[in-house]
Amino acid sequence: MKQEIFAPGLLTGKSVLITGGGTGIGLAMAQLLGELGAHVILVARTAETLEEAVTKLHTEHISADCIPVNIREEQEVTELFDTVSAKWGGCDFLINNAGGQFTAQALNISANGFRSVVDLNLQGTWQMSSAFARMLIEKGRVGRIINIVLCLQSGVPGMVHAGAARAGVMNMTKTLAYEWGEHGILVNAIAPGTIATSGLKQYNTDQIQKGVSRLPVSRIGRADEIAMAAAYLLSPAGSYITGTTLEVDGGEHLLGASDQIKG
Ligand SMILES: CCC/C=C/C(=O)SCCNC(=O)CCNC(=O)[C@H](O)C(C)(C)COP(=O)([O-])OP(=O)([O-])OC[C@H]1O[C@@H](n2cnc3c(N)ncnc32)[C@H](O)[C@@H]1OP(=O)([O-])[O-]
Ligand SMILES: NC(=O)C1=CN([C@@H]2O[C@H](COP(=O)(O)OP(=O)(O)OC[C@H]3O[C@@H](n4cnc5c(N)ncnc54)[C@H](OP(=O)(O)O)[C@@H]3O)[C@@H](O)[C@H]2O)C=CC1
Repeated sequence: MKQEIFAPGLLTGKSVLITGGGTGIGLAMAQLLGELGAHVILVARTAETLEEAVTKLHTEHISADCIPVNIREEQEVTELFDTVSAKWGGCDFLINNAGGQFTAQALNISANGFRSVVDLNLQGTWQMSSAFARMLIEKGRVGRIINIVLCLQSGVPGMVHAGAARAGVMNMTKTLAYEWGEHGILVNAIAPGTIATSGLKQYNTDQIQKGVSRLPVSRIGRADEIAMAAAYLLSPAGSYITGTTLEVDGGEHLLGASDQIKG
């Protein structure tokens, strides 16, 4: 039997735009927030995946739509918010979940390789956040942003580009929380540990298992565990929280760099 953690209808009347919403953690968030009554708008590059996700959500009686967008393209991001404004009058919440990287030792990463990861994880998150905040302020509406980052306290061997980009997002989370507080916009981040999604397929399974066995909570995380953290931050329970990064990682942030994946 499915366990009910949050009050039914908790997010009724709210709408949430989720980047990378057609797969993995993004889809799990869409599912939970949608079940709680929110209208979910899924954004990613691959239209087919998005449409499949929306169809699945509709069968679960969740109000869902999708718009294909590459968050690395500023013009596409501007047009996205024009569409969201025109079709739905705006939205209340933004979850910057789209992101990722390839693993490689730092010496094997070219300038363009580094740039592509920073472009996705940092520049893309900035472009989405900026356009969302401008939309809210123009409409005189309040809202909340959640940035999905990465567990990086001890450095991220094999992912120097992603570690640097996500550290940038974590600092940006604090600055934007500070600057946009006066507009009623709360900005927080969630740092997932190792979470079982199809996104993990590109990583070495033995290394993942080894890393997971060293965790204080020695198992891999589930996408719905990240979704529950997001629901908490977007619910009335999160009304006085801004500028923080919530680690949902089984204690991974307590480990040293030598315990992590090396690429
Ligand atoms: C425990 C794990 C925790 C985290 C889990 C997750 O995040 S799960 C989520 C997982 N989900 C995701 O990660 C999904 C999102 N990820 C992505 O969309 C892509 O991985 C991307 C944005 C990083 C690159 O996209 P793009 O289309 O811009 O890429 P492009 O092909 O145009 O290449 C650009 C440059 O990168 C270079 N290069 C590429 N591979 C390697 C390599 N292995 N080695 C060295 N270099 C490499 C390539 O050579 C080129 O440089 P060059 O030759 O011109 O100097
Ligand atoms: N799984 C894990 O262990 C961890 C994951 N994370 C982060 O959580 C987030 C979700 O990861 P997860 O669900 O596991 O993996 P996925 O690979 O399923 O998620 C990545 C999503 O981002 C979308 N995306 C990628 N590039 C772009 C782009 N340029 N514009 C718009 N959308 C884009 C992808 O869709 P499409 O390709 O169609 O554009 C995809 O839906 C990522 O940011 C990831 O780095 C962080 C720590 C650990």
